[in-house]
Amino acid sequence: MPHIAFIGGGNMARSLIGGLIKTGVAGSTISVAEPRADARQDLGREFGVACYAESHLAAANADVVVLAVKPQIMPSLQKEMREVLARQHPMLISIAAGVRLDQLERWFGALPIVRCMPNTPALIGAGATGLCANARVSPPQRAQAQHILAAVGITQWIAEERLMDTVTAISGSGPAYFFAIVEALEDAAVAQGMPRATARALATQTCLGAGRMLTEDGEAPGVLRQRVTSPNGTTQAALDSFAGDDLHRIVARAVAAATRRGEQMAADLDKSL
Ligand SMILES: NC(=O)C1=CN([C@@H]2O[C@H](COP(=O)(O)OP(=O)(O)OC[C@H]3O[C@@H](n4cnc5c(N)ncnc54)[C@H](OP(=O)(O)O)[C@@H]3O)[C@@H](O)[C@H]2O)C=CC1
Ligand SMILES: O=C(O)[C@@H]1CCC=N1
Repeated sequence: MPHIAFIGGGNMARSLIGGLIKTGVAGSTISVAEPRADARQDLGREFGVACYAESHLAAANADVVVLAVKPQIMPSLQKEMREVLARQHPMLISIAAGVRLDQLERWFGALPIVRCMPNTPALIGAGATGLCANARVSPPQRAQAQHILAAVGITQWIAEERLMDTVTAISGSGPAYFFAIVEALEDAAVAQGMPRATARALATQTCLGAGRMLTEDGEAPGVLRQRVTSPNGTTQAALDSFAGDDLHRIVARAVAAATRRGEQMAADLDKSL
């Protein structure tokens, strides 16, 4: 069993650890570095993992080190981690938005590194992760990285690293877009006089139903959309309204903004050093 160390025990680390434990990985093969004592206690109690206040202690025996801290924290880890990483030579897996493979190599050394982008539905095993590896990652290590992320959902390898910022803009941030649409549907129904609880139940279940049809039916979204759309019916009226407001352009602009923000976060890290 490979030993996996998580640096940062926040939301995303917790969901990955939970997913791994559910797939049968023993808690004794996982260690976590987390500054907050209450979070360390919770993680230890819930998953039986060893928790440390210092990153180098968590990584001491690790074959795989998952960097699960905020992007802005990442460079500050190098001082504490460099020595243990040089000794252990683990595979690094970074889940930080924006942070590029060349930056990770600069901070942490010439290691096998996988940059990936999961999303919060990982918490319920319904995540979507894009992964991208540097040339030092061997085929067994690629499989190992994929296995870790597949514990919480689907995985897709991304050949061109620049597209990792697109992954972030589509699936990393994407859950928030669907939550925003449900909020908007709810508000629209309330504005027409529907009780909020009813509106939320209807909008939420519709989101779930549409998502399940997308994943289980195997049809393209356009085909599923057409099946709802009776000629000259209610759906057509709503879709015409969306088209009038140029929904595709609105979505493309939002995705471009998120992509640019990922690139900018990495550029800011370059400047801060
Ligand atoms: N949230 C999301 O939807 C997604 C997030 N990501 C990426 O995942 C990463 C983590 O995000 P998320 O889990 O949401 O963030 P959290 O803030 O929940 O988790 C980060 C954790 O790291 C801890 N931490 C801070 N400094 C250190 C340190 N020096 N050593 C060890 N741990 C430290 C923080 O402690 P403290 O709170 O005390 O500072 C916190 O518990 C980010 O890089 C983000 O870009 C990727 C995909 C989706
Ligand atoms: O908003 C963010 O920056 C992070 C990355 C993807 C989801 N949340």
